[in-house]
Amino acid sequence: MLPFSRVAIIGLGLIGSSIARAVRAEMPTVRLTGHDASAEAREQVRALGLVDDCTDHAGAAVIDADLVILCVPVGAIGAVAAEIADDLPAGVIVSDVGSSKAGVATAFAEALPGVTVVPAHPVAGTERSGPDAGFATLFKGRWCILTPAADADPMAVERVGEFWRRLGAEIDTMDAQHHDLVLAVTSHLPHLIAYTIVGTASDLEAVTQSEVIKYSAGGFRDFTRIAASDPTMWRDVFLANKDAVLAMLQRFSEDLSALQRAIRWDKGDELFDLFTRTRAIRRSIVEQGQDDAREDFGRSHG
Ligand SMILES: NC(=O)c1ccc[n+]([C@@H]2O[C@H](COP(=O)([O-])OP(=O)(O)OC[C@H]3O[C@@H](n4cnc5c(N)ncnc54)[C@H](O)[C@@H]3O)[C@@H](O)[C@H]2O)c1
Ligand SMILES: O=C(O)C(=O)C[C@]1(C(=O)O)C=C[C@@H](O)C=C1
Repeated sequence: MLPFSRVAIIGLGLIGSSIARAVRAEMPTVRLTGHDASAEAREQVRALGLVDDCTDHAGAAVIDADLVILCVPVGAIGAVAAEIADDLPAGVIVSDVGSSKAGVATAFAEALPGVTVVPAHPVAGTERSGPDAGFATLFKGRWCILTPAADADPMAVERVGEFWRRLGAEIDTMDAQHHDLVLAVTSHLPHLIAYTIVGTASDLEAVTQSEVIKYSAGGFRDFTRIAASDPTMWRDVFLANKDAVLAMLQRFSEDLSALQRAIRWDKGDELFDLFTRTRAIRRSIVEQGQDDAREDFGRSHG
C-alpha cells in the first residue's frame, strides 16, 4: 500500500521538482499538487507538467492532501506553514526538506500547533536551483534524515520514512540538534569554505580574474561548483544553524592555525600524517558509494 495518495509540494525548485519527478516515476497513481511563490516557476512547472495541479495560492494546493512537503528555503518555512494552516485537512502530515532542523521545528510548533509534523532532510542536491534543475533519481541511494519530535506519532514517522524509501532513499532518524551539529561539519562548513576561497581568489590584486578562470584546475574548480549554490538557500542555512556553524568554524580555525604553524616551521611529518588520515577518509567514503566514485571520477576526467 502507498504511504500517501495525495501529495502537495510547496516550493518547486531543485528539491521540490525532484520529489515531484520521483513520485511520478515511483508512485504514478499519487495525485500531485503544488505551489510556488514565483509566477515564473509556476509557469515552468505547468509547462513541464510536473504536478497534476499547480495552484496560484498555497492553500489551494494543500486543501485535499494527505502529505504536504514544504520545499522552500528554511527562512521561509514558518511563514509558509502559517499561510497554509487554515487550509490543512484533518489527518494531514506536514513535512519539509530543510537543510537545518532545530529552527524548523520551532517554526512548525509556532505555526501549526496540534498538526502532525515529521521534518525531513534528504542529504542530496546540486548547486543548481529552480524547477528545471530537478531530476527523478536525485534521492536514489542517498540518506534522508528524519528529525521527529520526541513525542511524534510513530505511525506518521513510519509513513514519511516509507515515502522516502519509495523515492530510493535510506532513512536515518535523529534529534534535530544533533542533525544540525553533524550537518554543520559535513555540509554547511564545506559550503562556507567554498564561498570564502572563491571570494578570496576573486578579490586578489596580484592575480587577475581571467588568470583565476583560465588556470582553475581540478581543486579550485570543485570549490567553484559548491560556491555556485543558491544564495538565498545558504544565507538562510547559516542564519538558522548559527550556533553549530560557529562552533565548527572555531574548531576549523584552530586546525587551520596548526597547519599554518606546521608549514611555517617545516614540520613535514605533521603535514604528511594529516594528509594520510584525510586520504583514508576519502577512500572509505568512496568505498561506501561506488556510484559517487564513478561520478567524481567522470567529473574530474570529463
Ligand atoms: N539544494 C540542495 O542541495 C538541497 C539539498 C537538500 C535540502 N535542501 C533544502 O531544500 C529547500 C529548497 O531548496 P532548493 O535547492 O530546492 O531551492 P530552490 O531555490 O531550487 O527552490 C526553492 C523554491 O521555493 C520557492 N519559494 C521561496 N519562498 C517561497 C514561499 N514563501 N512560498 C512558496 N514558494 C517559495 C522559490 O520560488 C523556489 O522556486 C531548502 O530548505 C534547502 O535548504 C536543498
Ligand atoms: O552536492 C551538492 O551540491 C550539495 O551541496 C548537496 C548538499 C550537501 O552539502 O551535501 C547540500 C545541502 C543539503 O542540505 C544536502 C546536500
